[in-house]
Amino acid sequence: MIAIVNYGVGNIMSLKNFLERFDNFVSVTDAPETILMADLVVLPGVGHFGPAMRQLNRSGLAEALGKRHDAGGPILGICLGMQLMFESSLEDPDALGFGWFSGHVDLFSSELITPHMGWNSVLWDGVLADYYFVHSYKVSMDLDENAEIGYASYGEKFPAIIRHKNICGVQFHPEISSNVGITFMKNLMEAWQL
Ligand SMILES: NC(=O)CC[C@H](N)C(=O)O
Repeated sequence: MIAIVNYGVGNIMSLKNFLERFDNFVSVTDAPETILMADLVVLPGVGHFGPAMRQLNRSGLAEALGKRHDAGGPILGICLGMQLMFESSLEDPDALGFGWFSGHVDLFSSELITPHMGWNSVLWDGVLADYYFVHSYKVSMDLDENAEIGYASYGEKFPAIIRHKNICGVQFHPEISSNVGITFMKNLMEAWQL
């Protein structure tokens, strides 16, 4: 069973349709017990850091996600979901993220317009492929992170995929990245033996 965390953000129905390619039972849930027992938990994107973290904390979902992380349960964060895996974000400096990866979420420093919206290339699993992005903030990591990182470039290089054991964050939207998104998700499920 795949659980999509329902925390008041996200393009949840399109994500559910996408994930149903990989598992017959995809639950959109705000139940902490479901977060703990799912085979895979997905933190969806499309939202803002502060309100998302406040809702996760209010609902008890942040605590359940922390327990799942500590127990090594697979978690995929998409766009905002990836950003929440870090310590904080300029989008709401008063909010604390999960801190599962060392680093912060910042604005792009280049003069390019934001949001960064459209197809962009990422080298991952030895393959250079185009994924679809829609975001104005990007993660800045402490490079001592012993994680696998795939970078994209938009005026500057930034982490587009980060994976360490059973925690993976993607800045793009696999659910709207056509066949490349499907292949990415298929490979991740295989790597996690789901
Ligand atoms: N699509 C999203 O989840 C956007 C996340 C965040 N608000 C950003 O602009 O980077």
